[in-house]
Amino acid sequence: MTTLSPYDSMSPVAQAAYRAKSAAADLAPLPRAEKDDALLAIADALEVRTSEIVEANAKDIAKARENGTSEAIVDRLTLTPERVRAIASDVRDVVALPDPVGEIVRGSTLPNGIDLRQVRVPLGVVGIIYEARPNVTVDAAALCLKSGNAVLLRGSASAYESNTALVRVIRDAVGGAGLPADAVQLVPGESRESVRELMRARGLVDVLIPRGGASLIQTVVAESTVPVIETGTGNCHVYVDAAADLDMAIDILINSKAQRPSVCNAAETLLVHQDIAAEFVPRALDALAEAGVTVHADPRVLAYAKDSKATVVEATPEDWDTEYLSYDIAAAVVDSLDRAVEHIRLWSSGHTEAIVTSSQQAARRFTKLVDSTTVAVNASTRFTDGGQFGFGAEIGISTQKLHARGPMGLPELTSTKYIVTGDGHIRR
Ligand SMILES: NC(=O)C1=CN([C@@H]2O[C@H](COP(=O)(O)OP(=O)(O)OC[C@H]3O[C@@H](n4cnc5c(N)ncnc54)[C@H](OP(=O)(O)O)[C@@H]3O)[C@@H](O)[C@H]2O)C=CC1
Ligand SMILES: N[C@@H](CCC(=O)OP(=O)(O)O)C(=O)O
Repeated sequence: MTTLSPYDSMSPVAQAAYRAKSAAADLAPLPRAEKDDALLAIADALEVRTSEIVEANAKDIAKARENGTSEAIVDRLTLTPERVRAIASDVRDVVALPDPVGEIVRGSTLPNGIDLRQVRVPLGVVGIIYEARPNVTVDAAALCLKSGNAVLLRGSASAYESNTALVRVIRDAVGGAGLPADAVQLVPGESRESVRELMRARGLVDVLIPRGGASLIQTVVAESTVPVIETGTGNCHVYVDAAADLDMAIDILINSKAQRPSVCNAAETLLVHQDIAAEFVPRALDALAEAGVTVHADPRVLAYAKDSKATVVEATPEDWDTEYLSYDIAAAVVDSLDRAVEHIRLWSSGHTEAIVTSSQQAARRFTKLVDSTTVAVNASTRFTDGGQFGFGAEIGISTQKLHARGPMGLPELTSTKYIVTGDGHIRR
């Protein structure tokens, strides 16, 4: 009589999770050097096999263009040899970072002589559902491997060819370095049924990280039986205070909005203190026009638009709530710093807000009152990024408060456990 193992009756996604769980158990005790060797092998393989990756990516791009995808999204999807080199370099940055596993977070000797240590351990199997941005495939794999986790990658169907090629290269390198290839797997299937399967894989997947728009996040938060770390949309603000250096404010505004408008840390709303509005708003409108940005203006900004070459349209209430991810920005004049904070508290998605000011008092008040993952003082919103923060990369930017907040790097991919060492101690 043949007996079926539970594995045989599992769905393909659950089978992948099952294999990942076994790979995670193998990865957890590995020393740093073995994980770093695998990461270096990945970086080298990405460079050696660039043409295979770029060719696969071209198929996704052709399909995206056929489907009428916007150029901003096509840009996010695009891999060039130069971008693949940059991705490989990001992997080497992760190699250079310390291994979080085994780090002693807390340690003491208790009055009874017991030695108590809290040490970092991998989470286990990490599932990530993410947008059509193939560099995330490599960032997530590198961060998970280095932190001793196995990863199940569910990228957008629109990046399927690119992700398939990237994961093939990564798995070959991981296997070649003597680590279990199943530590990195692309979730089988392009339909959203695979997302549902991941959400039901409680016990096999330790944590699910949805990285994308509001619909994805709401679906996963509402339906997942696997614990979730939410990332969030980026309705980010730049507030130009009464005490701002206006040249600096222009630079920060343009960089925050236009350096890469399709990413979540790009600015979507400009707020200007009324005391400098007459001088600043016309300059800001010109600079935004030069950068090709359309301004969705409140009546007070609109009043300065008459002689401007900027494209300015009247803002509707929806504009304050909109993450454009394009060359558009909402703009308003506010009476005070506190009104700016009120506006941000009402409309922000809690991702990143910036203040431009020369006043330490204003900077302190803004940083204290604004409740977002990142508050930038005299710096662009675009800095909210794992690479820019020195974390090597990020697996996502958590906009929730539990377990992790902000760009999630290596320590955020770990949990802890306590090691209790006695000398025959018993509890009385
Ligand atoms: N805070 C952060 O870390 C980040 C935030 N973002 C935010 O993500 C958004 C951009 O992402 P976008 O391109 O819109 O990506 P989407 O949210 O459309 O898609 C992301 C992934 O989720 C899947 N998906 C989307 N909706 C659902 C759903 N209802 N049920 C199941 N699966 C779903 C997609 O599958 P498929 O495409 O195959 O259908 C894809 O794999 C922006 O709002 C940006 O700010 C982006 C990256 C980082
Ligand atoms: N890592 C990003 C920020 C977060 C991100 O990935 O944003 P998105 O392009 O919306 O997926 C960056 O600034 O490059």
